[in-house]
Amino acid sequence: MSPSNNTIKQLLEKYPFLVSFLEDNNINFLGNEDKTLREIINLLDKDEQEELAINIGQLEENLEEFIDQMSAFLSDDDEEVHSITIFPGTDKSGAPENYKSLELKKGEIVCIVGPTGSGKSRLLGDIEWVAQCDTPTNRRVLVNNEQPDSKWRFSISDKLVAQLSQNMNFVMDLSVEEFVTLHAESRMIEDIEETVKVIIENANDLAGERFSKDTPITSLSGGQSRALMIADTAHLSRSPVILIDEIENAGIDRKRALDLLLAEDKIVLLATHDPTLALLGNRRVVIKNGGIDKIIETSEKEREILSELEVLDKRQAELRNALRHGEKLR
Ligand SMILES: Nc1ncnc2c1ncn2[C@@H]1O[C@H](COP(=O)(O)OP(=O)(O)OP(=O)(O)O)[C@@H](O)[C@H]1O
Repeated sequence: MSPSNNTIKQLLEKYPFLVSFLEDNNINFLGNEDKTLREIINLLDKDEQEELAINIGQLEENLEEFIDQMSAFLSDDDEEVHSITIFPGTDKSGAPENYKSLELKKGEIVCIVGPTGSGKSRLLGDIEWVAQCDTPTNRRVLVNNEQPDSKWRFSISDKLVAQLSQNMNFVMDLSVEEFVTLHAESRMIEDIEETVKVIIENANDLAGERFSKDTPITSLSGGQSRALMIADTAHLSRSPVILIDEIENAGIDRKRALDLLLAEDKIVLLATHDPTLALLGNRRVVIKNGGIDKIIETSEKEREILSELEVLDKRQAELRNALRHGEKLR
């Protein structure tokens, strides 16, 4: 019996050391090493063997096949998420929600608006948990129009949603370059050096004041940290959905930050009450009493208002910059 993809997935998730072990011993995932899996396992230390022993019985002896399946699992070609669809549940009073379905597509920004406590985080939580009528809202979420794979719930490495929160604090004693490299390595991407360079460049484009690759991450300002995390998320996160809490004006170029995420074909969900951001998307979801109350398409009139707001925003940014640089305003 050959190991099913599921067995391999479970093994990889449960025993990440197996991945590093194969790598450390130069056993290429695509290679054709002539060792059986059992021979490889015999090279592991006793504790690791014991841990793995329970599952060995389920595995095929042939390493090549194991490696092939592992590499298929690790390549995310077949993992691509094109859409997330949310089906209605109930609001806080138990009444049915007032929409048919909400489909979010790759490369799209959707804003979420609603008063405090109305249920914005709950909606995002439902997406993150890929709710199957088993959350307080009774909503159901499909991925690519299908019943989602349970890996979205249980996998540590494949999360459906990556969150960029308002507060960013680093506690590690690393330089910017070391930090991003560490993250890139953990993602097992190919061109680590180039990717790290691009991330640091992109982060500098977003942040007002430049920082270098040697800057310790603990000395980055709030805006610089956020810029670094946005660039890092755009390039390294495998999560197809990016969720952003209001991007405040802490010295970062908000429009460029969104463009960067959209260029990487993410679905961006943005909780904001800032009209310049809320009108950027084609749609906005209005939450009331725990339910989706309305899904509003951005109208032509609103787009005109957005253009006016962008002019004001630009003017405000110029004035802010002038103040920052100690100039007098005219
Ligand atoms: N449809 C629902 N049915 C039952 N409970 C709900 C529903 N929607 C939200 N809730 C509950 O209401 C509470 C407030 O919701 P939530 O935290 O999502 O609000 P919010 O809009 O994110 O608030 P804030 O803007 O303050 O962060 C939570 O305990 C949440 O679980």
